[in-house]
Amino acid sequence: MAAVTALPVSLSARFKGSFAYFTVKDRLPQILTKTIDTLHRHKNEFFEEYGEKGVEAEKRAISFLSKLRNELQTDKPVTPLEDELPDAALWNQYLEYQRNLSDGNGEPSWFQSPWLFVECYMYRRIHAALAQNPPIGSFDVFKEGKAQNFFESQEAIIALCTYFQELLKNIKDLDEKQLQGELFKLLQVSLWGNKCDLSFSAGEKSSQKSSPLQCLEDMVPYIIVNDMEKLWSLLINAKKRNTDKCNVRVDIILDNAGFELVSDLVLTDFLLSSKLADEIHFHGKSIPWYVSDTTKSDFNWTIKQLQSANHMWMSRCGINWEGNLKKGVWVYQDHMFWTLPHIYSSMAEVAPDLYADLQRSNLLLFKGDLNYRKLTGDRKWEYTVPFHQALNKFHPAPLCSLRTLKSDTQVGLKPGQGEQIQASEPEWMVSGKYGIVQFDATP
Ligand SMILES: O=P(O)(O)OC[C@H]1O[C@](O)(CO)[C@@H](O)[C@@H]1O
Ligand SMILES: [Mn+2]
Repeated sequence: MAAVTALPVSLSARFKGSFAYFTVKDRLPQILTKTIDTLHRHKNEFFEEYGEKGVEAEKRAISFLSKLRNELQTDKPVTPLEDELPDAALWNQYLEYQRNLSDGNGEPSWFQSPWLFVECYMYRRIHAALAQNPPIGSFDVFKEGKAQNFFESQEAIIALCTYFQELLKNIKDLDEKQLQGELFKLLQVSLWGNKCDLSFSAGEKSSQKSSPLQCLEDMVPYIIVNDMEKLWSLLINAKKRNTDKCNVRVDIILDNAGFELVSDLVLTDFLLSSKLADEIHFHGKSIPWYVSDTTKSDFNWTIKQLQSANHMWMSRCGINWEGNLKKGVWVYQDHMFWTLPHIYSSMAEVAPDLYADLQRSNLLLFKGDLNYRKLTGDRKWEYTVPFHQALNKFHPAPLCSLRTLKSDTQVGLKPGQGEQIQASEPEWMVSGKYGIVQFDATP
């Protein structure tokens, strides 16, 4: 009989001094404070739009959020959700599961429970604070920050759109080697685009300032797992096998809006334009999430912004992308599973419809740190554990994580590799300076 190896422990704020500890202690309360400030700042707007009712709703939302911040800072038990939103029952079941896991070690709480669970729970409660308070129920408290990130990255976006439109002019004449070179470049832009998230900096500015294509070469040594060649083989082989009947479908599980989203859109447009793929499915969040994550409204807003930009190549990108959506070769999807606290190894059970849908894809690209944490279960893995093992049977289709390291979990390194970086750079796992393109195709 094969030996059953126990899974390593979950990252948690109960490990004093860990990144999870600092996040729960400092960054999450900061995010809540900012959220409250944002609501305060919009008070007049709510009044103008909805009169006294708007102001009352704003007050109720603020008091709900202040209570939440207090619960967090005093390590109170995590309480069941009291709203009637469609995912509430699943959340409360998951809380029950955490209760059973804590084995009489007390109720699940902010500083004792798994970090991933309490962090997701905070964003879900932020959502409830608004959703339960019409008429401001659909106000996205993170919208401004996402838009600001987009505007501050304007120059980088122009540089990227211009590069890409020039590339499109002669894409048909590129040989395989050149096509591979361009794919690698755009994969790296999308990888480093993941530096630009806002939950990491507790909502502080984090945009792409310099040209995203210029320093790629210098950054190669910071890609500590680099499976780009494997991605290329998968795509080029699929293209060669491709017949009219069988489309190549690539799915991208999006992360942050702003520059990162634009870099993902360029990458996926390249896959279509080079005929490496015939159909792209985008997966976004159905509620505002982790400050900067992309919702449907962010996705559409971004394409509209590009379209109406006062720059020829930017607007060309926007126009083409709207066309892709209309033609149905780009499909935007969301599913509540992406904003549940569950790790991906439980997707088949919790969201069998989503799992079955992903099984129809030829390649899944998972963007960003949070997706990596959910792929690998957010555990204290040994660095050398194979990626496949950490995925713990999550395998709907060949998949690849494009992520800059912003939390202290990493698998699939060579023996000694992690220790060596650690010796010279103690912050390597959480600084966003290192990245991975980590692939797994084993069923
Ligand atoms: O946008 P990303 O890359 O998923 O990063 C989210 C960030 O939020 C965190 O969850 C921290 O709270 C980290 O994992 C990461 O730094
Ligand atoms: Mn994010």
